Parts: sequence; structure tokens; C-alpha cells
Amino acid sequence: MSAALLEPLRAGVRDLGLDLDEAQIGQLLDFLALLQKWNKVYNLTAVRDPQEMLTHHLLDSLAAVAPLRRHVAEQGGALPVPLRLLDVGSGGGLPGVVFAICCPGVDVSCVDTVAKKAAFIQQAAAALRLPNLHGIHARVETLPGPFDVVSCRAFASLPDFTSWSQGALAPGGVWLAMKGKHPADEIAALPSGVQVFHVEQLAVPGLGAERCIVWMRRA
Ligand SMILES: C[S@@+](CC[C@H](N)C(=O)[O-])C[C@H]1O[C@@H](n2cnc3c(N)ncnc32)[C@H](O)[C@@H]1O
Repeated sequence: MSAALLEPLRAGVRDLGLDLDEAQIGQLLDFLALLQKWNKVYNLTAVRDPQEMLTHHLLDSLAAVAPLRRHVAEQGGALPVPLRLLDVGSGGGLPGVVFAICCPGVDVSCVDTVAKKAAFIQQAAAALRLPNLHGIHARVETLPGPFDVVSCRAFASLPDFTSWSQGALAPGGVWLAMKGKHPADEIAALPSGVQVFHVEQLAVPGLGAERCIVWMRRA
């Protein structure tokens, strides 16, 4: 599988303008192979075709890496080292595992209510030799944090995501919600204690669909 996906992955990374070394490209392909292998047992994702996994999961998550790196760079010395990120409802590790591979300076915890999904993340951390990746089996509502960035993809509405994870967000922390088209209704339904400070459009190579990141913080 890896050989057939290597060139499309390289092309996608190039289109995204991402700087990744050979080891990271290898880890991304190894992650895809793990996801495909364990999907049969753990039912981690409905996407089963490897090419589709590449565009819908890997490249889609990779599109959020440059924005995350920019946030880390912009905050500079204001953030703890390593920066602590919580990926909520991570499922098979998207985008959490991709963030852990591409941002070694970020300590990534992936939380999921389903035990076998959290176990898969632990397995991936060991297999891919990622000391900055952890799987947590819990409901996000019960996690105290603190996390400097709380992310999600295909998880819940913005009001539910921010309300359920507010206890995990560090003072001065930000929410990074990956969404499809601009979620105007969800933004309008946010409580006054949550402020949207940026809606960032993303272009995912090979995916003709609208994607954005909704960045939020406590008002
Ligand atoms: C649709 S999946 C998305 C998985 C992954 N983020 C992705 O983009 O492929 C949503 C995940 O959220 C998890 N989940 C639902 N409610 C949760 C909660 N309260 N706390 C943590 N995880 C939760 C589910 O078990 C499921 O794995």
C-alpha cells in the first residue's frame, strides 16, 4: 500500500506548502497502514479505500498543520514548552496523530469515549515511536486539563464542543475546530463566553469540498 500512496502524499504535502522530512513522511504512511490494518478489528473509520483514506483523512488533517504551527510560532514564549494539545473525539487519531507526527514540539493527547479507539492511539504511539502522543479513554467532560489547544474534527456542534471541553482548556488557551463549510448557525448559537477570533479557510489537495478551521477562545 505504501508505495502507491507515497507519491500522492508527497504531492499533497507539496501543495500544502508543508515542510516535512522523510522520517515524518514515513510515519504518516505507517500510520495509514496501521489505521487500515486495525480498522478491520476496531472499526475506527467508515473510510476503507486507501486512496480515500489518504485524501479524506491524512491530507484533510495535514491541511490544519500549517495553521497550528503558525499559532505556536505567533504565541512564541507565551506558551508552555511543550505546548499541550487535546484532540477531542479523536477516533482513529484524526487529526491528533497527524499533529503529533508533524509537530514534535507539541504534546498531543487524543481522548475518546470508546476504549478500543484510545487503545489504538497508544498502540500507534508505540509503533510510530511518538513519545509526544497519548491515548486517553474518557469523556472529555471529565478531563481537567490544562491544555493550551483543544482541537476536534467531525466531533460535535461548536456550542457542544466548547461547553464539554471548557474544563480542559488552559487559561489563555484556544479551541481549534475543523469544520466543513462556514458553520454560521453554530457560530450564532455560541454562548457569550466564547469568542470566535478567526474562521480560516482550508484547501485540501484532491478534495473538492469546503473546509475551514474555527478558532475560538474565552471571551
Ligand atoms: C465521528 S467520530 C470522529 C473521529 C475523528 N475525529 C475523525 O475526524 O475521523 C467522533 C468520535 O467522538 C467520540 N466521542 C463522542 N462523544 C465523546 C465525548 N463526550 N468525549 C470524548 N469522545 C467522544 C466518539 O466515540 C467518536 O470516536
